[in-house]
Amino acid sequence: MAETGNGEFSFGTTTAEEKHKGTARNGLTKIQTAHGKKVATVCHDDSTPPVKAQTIDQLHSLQQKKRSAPNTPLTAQGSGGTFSPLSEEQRQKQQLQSISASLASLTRETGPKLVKGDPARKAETPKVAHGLDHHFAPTISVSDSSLKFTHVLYNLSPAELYEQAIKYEKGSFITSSGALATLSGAKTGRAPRDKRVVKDDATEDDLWWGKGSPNIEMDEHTFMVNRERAVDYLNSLEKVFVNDQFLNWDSQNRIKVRIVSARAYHSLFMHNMCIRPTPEELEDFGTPDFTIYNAGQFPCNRYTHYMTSSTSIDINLARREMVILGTQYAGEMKKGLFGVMHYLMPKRGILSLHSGCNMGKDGDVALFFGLSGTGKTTLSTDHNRYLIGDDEHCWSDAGVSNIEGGCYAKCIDLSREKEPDIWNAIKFGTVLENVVFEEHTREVDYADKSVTENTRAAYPIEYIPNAKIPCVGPHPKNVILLACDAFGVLPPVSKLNLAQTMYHFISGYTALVAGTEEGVKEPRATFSACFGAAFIMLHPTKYAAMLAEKMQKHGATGWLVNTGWSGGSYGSGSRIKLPYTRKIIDAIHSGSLLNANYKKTKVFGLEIPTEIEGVPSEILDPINTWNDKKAYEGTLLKLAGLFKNNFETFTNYKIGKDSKLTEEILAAGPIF
Ligand SMILES: Nc1ncnc2c1ncn2[C@@H]1O[C@H](COP(=O)(O)OP(=O)(O)O)[C@@H](O)[C@H]1O
Ligand SMILES: C=C(OP(=O)(O)O)C(=O)O
Ligand SMILES: [Ca+2]
Ligand SMILES: [Mn+2]
Repeated sequence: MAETGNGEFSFGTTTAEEKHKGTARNGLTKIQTAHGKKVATVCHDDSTPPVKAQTIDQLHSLQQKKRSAPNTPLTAQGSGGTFSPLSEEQRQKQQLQSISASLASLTRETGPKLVKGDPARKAETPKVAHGLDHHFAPTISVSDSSLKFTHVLYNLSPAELYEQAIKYEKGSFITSSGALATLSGAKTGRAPRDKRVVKDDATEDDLWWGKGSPNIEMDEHTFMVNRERAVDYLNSLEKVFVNDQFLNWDSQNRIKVRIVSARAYHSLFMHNMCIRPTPEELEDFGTPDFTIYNAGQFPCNRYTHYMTSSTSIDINLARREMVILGTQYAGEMKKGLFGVMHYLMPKRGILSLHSGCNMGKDGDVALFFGLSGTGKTTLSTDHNRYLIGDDEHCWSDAGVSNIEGGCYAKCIDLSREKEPDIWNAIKFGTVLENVVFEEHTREVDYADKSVTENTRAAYPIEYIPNAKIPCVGPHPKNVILLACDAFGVLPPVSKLNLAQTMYHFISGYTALVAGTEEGVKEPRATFSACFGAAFIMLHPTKYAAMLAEKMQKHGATGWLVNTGWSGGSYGSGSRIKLPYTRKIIDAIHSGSLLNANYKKTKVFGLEIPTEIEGVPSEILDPINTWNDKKAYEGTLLKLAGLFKNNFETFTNYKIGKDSKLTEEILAAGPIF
C-alpha cells in the first residue's frame, strides 16, 4: 500500500502486463477492484454503512438507550393526594431517601451514603442522597463505614441480574434452556428450627405459642441486635440489591414489600416470586409495608440470646421487618412473607391458605392443600385449566387471590413428558437452584441429586401458558387435601363431609420417605396443622373455623387425595402413577365424581368411589392392591393410632361459634 499525494491510501499500481495476467508482482492472485471505476480510496470490511461513532467508547455508549423519564405525574409524599409532578431527579432522591431509611442503623434515622447504580460502571455520575447522613450522623464515633458509599441496585431487570450473578457470584451459570443456575450454599432447604418471632404485648395474646407451634419466641432487643448485624453487614458491602414489589393479587388487600439483599440470585428469585410492579406503580411505591433484610451469607452471633445455631430468621410484626442471617436458601424469604400474610390477612377476615389453586373454563375453582412434596405445584399446573397459583392464596368475601407472582417447582426427576408446562417454564429469567448440569453443553440432569434432592425452579407465573392474570378467581367449588401416604393405606381418593374435611385439615398429614440413605426406610408420618404449621401464626383452629365457614357458605366439597403409595408401604408398593392421580383430579373438577357410587372404608370411615374413568377400579380400595392383607390391616391401624395421638392436642379447643361442629370434627377421625 502506498500513500497517494492527497494523503489517502490506495493499492500499489501494477504494470499493464501484470494486470493482464491477473497476478500481482509476487505471483499471488491480484485483488480485483471494480473495472472502469476509480479505485476505492477507503477499505471497508463489508457493504454496510460505517457506525456513527468516532471512538470505541462512543460506540459502546450507543448500544444502551437511556430509559426515558417517567411521564406519569407523581404525588409528593404527604401532599394529601394532590398531584405535584416531580422531576426525575426529585423522584430518584425520594427513592434513595426511602432506601436510606431502610438501611439506617439503630443509631441513626437515615442510612449510609447511597449511590444508585452498578459500582463497576465508573462513568455513571453518582446520584448521592445529599445531606442524608450528616443530618443524623452520630457526633461521637464516626466510623469509616460512614465515609463510604453503598451502591443500590434497585429493581434490576432479569437480564441485569443475570450479568450481576455471572460476574460476581460463584456458581452462577446459564443453562442450555436459558435459565440461571445458582447455588444456595450450605443450606438447601428451610430451617424452621431457626425461625424466631418477637413476642411483645400484642403478639403474646394474638399468636400461637408453645407445643406444636412454629413460633419460637425472641425478645425485641435480640431482634434489634440481629437487625443491626444484618444492616451493618449489608452496609459494609460495595452494593446491595433492593426489590420493591407487591404481595396479593387482590388489589384491596395488596401489601408492599421491600427486599434488601446482597445477591443477584436473591433479587431475581424475589423478582420472580413476588408481584412485579409496573413502572407507574413503582413511581408511587412510597414506604413499604414490610421489609426483609437478607444478610444470608453472614451468620448470626451465637452468643446472642435465643440463638441456637449460626442461622436465624427473625420476624418482628410490630416493626414489620424480617431479618435473615446464616442461610442463603431463597425459599426462606417467600415462606417468611407467607407467615406474615398468615398474621395480617385473618385480621381482615381473609383466610390465608397453603394451597395451589386453579380454575376450569367454566370458572370452577379448586384449592389443593398439602405439605411439601404432596403435589400442589404439580397438580395445580394443569394444561386443561387456568393456573391461579401454586402455593400461597387468600380466600376473602370476593373469592380467591394468589399472594405471589411466581411458582417454585421442585425439579428432581422432572420430565418433559410428565410435566411439560413446568419443563417449558425453565427458560431465560428462571432461577434454577442447586441443579447439576453438564459442564460444556449446560444441559441440566434433573435426576442428579449430588447437591440436594430439593432442586428448584422459580419462574414468573406468566411462564405457564394458561396462567390466569390477574391471579384471582371466584369462590372455590372443590377443596382437595393432598397427602403423600408412604404407608400406602389411604385410598387414592375419598369424598369428605365438612367435619372430615376439618379433621384432616387440622391434622395436616403426610408421610414422605425420610432421607436418601441406602436401604429401605420406614415412612415417617408428619402432621402439620392446616397443611402448613411452619407458616401459620395464629392457633390452627382459627384458620379451620374460617375454612369451615367459607366452605359451608359457598357449598364447596372436600376431597382427600393420596398421591403416595399403593400396593404396600414404601419399599414393597409403589407411588401412585401421576397420570392416574391426574384422572382422579379431572373427575373431581368435572363434577362426575360427585355422582359416582361410594362405599365406606373401615377405621378412617372414608367414602371411596367404586369407579373412575381412566383409573383401574381395583386400586381405588387400597386393600385390593396389598398381597399381604394382614400387613395392610396392621399398617392401617398403625396410621390410625398416629392420627389419634396427634389430634389429642386439639381436643380441648372449640372450632368456630358452634360447638356442634367441634363435636362432629372430633368424631370424624379414625374409629378403632
Ligand atoms: N401421583 C402423583 N401425584 C402428584 N405428584 C407426584 C405423583 N407421583 C410423583 N409425583 C411427584 O411428586 C412431586 C410433588 O411435588 P410438588 O408438586 O412440588 O409438591 P408441593 O408443591 O406440594 O410441594 C413432584 O416431583 C411430582 O412429579
Ligand atoms: C417452598 C416450599 O414450598 P413447597 O415445598 O410446598 O412447594 C417449602 O416448603 O420450602
Ligand atoms: Ca409449600
Ligand atoms: Mn410447591
